[in-house]
Amino acid sequence: MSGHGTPIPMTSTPCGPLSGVAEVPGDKSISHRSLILGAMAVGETRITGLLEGEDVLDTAKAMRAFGAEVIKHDDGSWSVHGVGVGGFAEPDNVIDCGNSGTGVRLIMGAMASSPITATFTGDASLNGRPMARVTDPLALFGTQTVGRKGGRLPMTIVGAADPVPVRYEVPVPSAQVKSAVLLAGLNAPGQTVVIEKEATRDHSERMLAGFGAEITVEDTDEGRVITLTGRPELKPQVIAVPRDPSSAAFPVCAALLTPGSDVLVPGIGLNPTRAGLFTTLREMGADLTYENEREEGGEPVADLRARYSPNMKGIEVPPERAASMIDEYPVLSVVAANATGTTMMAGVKELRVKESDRIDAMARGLRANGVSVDEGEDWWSVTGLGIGKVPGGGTCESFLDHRIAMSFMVMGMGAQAPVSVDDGGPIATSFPIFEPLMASLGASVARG
Ligand SMILES: O=C(O)C1=C[C@@H](OP(=O)(O)O)[C@@H](O)[C@H](O)C1
Ligand SMILES: C=C(OP(=O)(O)O)C(=O)O
Repeated sequence: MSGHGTPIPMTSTPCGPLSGVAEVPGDKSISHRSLILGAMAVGETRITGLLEGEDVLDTAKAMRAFGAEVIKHDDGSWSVHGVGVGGFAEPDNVIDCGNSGTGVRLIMGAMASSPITATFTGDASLNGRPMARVTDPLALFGTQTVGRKGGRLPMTIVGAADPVPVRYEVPVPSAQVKSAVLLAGLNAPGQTVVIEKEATRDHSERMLAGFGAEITVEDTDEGRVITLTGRPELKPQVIAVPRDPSSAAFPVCAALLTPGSDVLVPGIGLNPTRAGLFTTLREMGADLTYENEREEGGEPVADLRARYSPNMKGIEVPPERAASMIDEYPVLSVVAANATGTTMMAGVKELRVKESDRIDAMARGLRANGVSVDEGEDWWSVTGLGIGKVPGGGTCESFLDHRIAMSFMVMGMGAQAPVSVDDGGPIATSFPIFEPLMASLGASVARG
C-alpha cells in the first residue's frame, strides 16, 4: 500500500560499467490475473514466479476477502483455492487496492455480476484516478455504483443480482477496462462481446482460454472483437509467470546508457502486445538482442542482452505502438535524453491518468536535470543531448509513481551528476528488489 508510509528519498550516482544477470520479478499483469482467475476457478491453482510487489499482494488480500483461500508456500510458490464463477462472498470490510489501477479495476469487474456489495479504496494516487471507464460498462451488466465526484474512489459497487451479458466497445485503449468487462461477463449468462479499436495487452484473453473459458478473438474492420461465453466452470491451472518486460526495461535502459555495460535479462515475456519499448530502442540504435527465444506458459519469452549504446538517435515513436509500451514511456524519455536528435512520442494521452500524470512528472524532472521537453495534451518530445551529456544534479518528485522514481534512478546512472527522487517508496509496488538488483549489476542507488 504505497503512499501510506514515510517518503524514502533516493539518489542515483553516475556509474558504469553495469554487468551481470538481472533476474527481474514476475509479470505484474499476469500475476494479478493469476490470482483473480484462480479465485474464480473451482479447485487449486498453483503459481510460480508470482510478483510479490505491493500491488499484487493487495490483490491477493482482496481475493481472500471475497472468499478464496490464497496461500504462499515455503518454496515460494502460491496456491489459490478458488470459489468458482459466481461464488464470491461479500467482503466484510473495505477492499484497499493500494496503488494499483489494475488490481482495483479487474476486481471490480470480477465481482460486478454477483449479488454482493463491495467498497473499494486506495492510496492518494489511486483515489485520484478515473474509475468511470470501468463502472460505465459494468452498469450495463446491472451494477450500481456510488463513488466520489468524477467517478473516483472510495467507491461502492452493488453487484448485479440478475446480470445480463453486454456488447461493449472500449472507448479508450485500456486492457484494464477490457479485462473488467470480460471478468464481469464470466458470470452473465450468454455471450459478452468486447470490441477494442486498438489492440491492448491480451493476457486476459490468453489466460481465460487457459482456464477453460469459451473465448474467441476476431480481427475485423470494427477492431478486435472478443466474444466470451458466460457461466463456464473455470478449471484450475498451473501457472509459471514470466518475468516482467516492464520491469526489465529499467536494467536494459540502464545498461544502454552506462559506458562498458553488458547485462543479460533472462526469461522476459515478449508478448507482442507488451514489447513495444524493445522495438523502439532497437530502432534508435540500441545494442539490444533477443537470445534463446522460446515459448513458456503460452507466452513468447526470450533473454534480453543489452550493451552500452553510445550512438542512439531520436525517433518518432509510431502512435499505434503506444499501447504495447504504455508503461515504458517514462524510461524511454530518459534514453531519449541520451540520444542525439529529438524523440517524439504521440498518441499517449493515457499517460496523463496513470499513477501520476506521467508526461508532467517526467517533464518536470527532466527539466530539473537540464533536459528540454515539449508537450501537448497527448504528445511530448524530448530533445536529446547525446550519450552521457545529461547534466543531472536535480531532485525530482515521484508523485507516488514507481515508474517515475525508477526512471530517474536510471537517469542518474548515465548523467554527469547524481539524480535524486523525493520518494522511492512506490518502487515496491512493482519491483521490490530494484535496489539490490541494480546494486548487484554495479549501480549506485542509495537511500537519502
Ligand atoms: O491490464 C493491465 O494489466 C495493465 C494495463 C495498463 O493500463 P490501462 O489498461 O489503463 O492502459 C497498464 O498501464 C498497467 O500497468 C497494467
Ligand atoms: C500503470 C501502471 O499500473 P496500474 O495502472 O496497475 O496502477 C503501471 O504499473 O505502470
